[in-house]
Amino acid sequence: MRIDIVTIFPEFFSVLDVSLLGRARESGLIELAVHDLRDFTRDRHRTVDDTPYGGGAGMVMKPEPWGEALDSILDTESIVIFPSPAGELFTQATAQELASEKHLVFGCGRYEGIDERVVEYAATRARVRLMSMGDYVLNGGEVAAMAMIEAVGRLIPGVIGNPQSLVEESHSDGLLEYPSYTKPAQWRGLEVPPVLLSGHHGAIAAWRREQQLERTRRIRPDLLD
Ligand SMILES: CC(C)N1CCN(Cc2ccc(Cn3ccc4ccc(-c5n[nH]c(N)c5C#N)cc43)cc2)CC1
Repeated sequence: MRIDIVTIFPEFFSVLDVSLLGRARESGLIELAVHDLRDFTRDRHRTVDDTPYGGGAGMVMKPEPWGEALDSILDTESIVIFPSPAGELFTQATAQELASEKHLVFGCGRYEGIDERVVEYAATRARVRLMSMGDYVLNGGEVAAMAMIEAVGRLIPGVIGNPQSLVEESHSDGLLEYPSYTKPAQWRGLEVPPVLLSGHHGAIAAWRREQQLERTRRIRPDLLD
């Protein structure tokens, strides 16, 4: 998979050089490039924003640099993802979908957002999706893009050492995950549930499933609708 990111804060993504995704890049499983939107400006101040037509607070990102940047990146197999408060909710199912794509392009806006014509233009060149992390307000798209890249990247075969850990994780079966424990068996007066020490795999599996259901009912009943 190839991932391209367009942002005015390219240094934000330097963390992607380390950890799992860093190793996935070294092994060639993921090819990633970060592009500074200001490199696609034509004025000496490298301007990327201007006041909104129709008035209103804040600034809007100008379309010209975005058009130049996208023209240098897009191909027929690209899907462009614009993080946006107005986007569809990004979920584990979305991550699963995107993990099978060949080329993801993340357009990270700032200020009050990107001129809408950029989304319209991108849609003439590639598939486009606006994605939201949830009903709260961020200052830009970079945090959202980072979260999506991690959620998608870890699903690519070979990126996670033990693929079995992808099978049982939260939301993969629509439920929250069961609680986990490790040594020591007693810690500060707190015990590990005895069933987990029983070696009875059937009872352990049943207990874990019940824990998932109980947690989901209690914390995220919406997942059971
Ligand atoms: C009336 C008029 C002046 N108001 C103009 C601001 N509107 C909302 C507004 C508020 C802040 C931002 C800052 N921002 C810039 C790019 C950008 C990308 C993603 C997100 C983002 N926020 N929350 C998420 N889950 C996100 C995701 N994914 C936020 C972004 C962009 C847009 C509300 C209306």
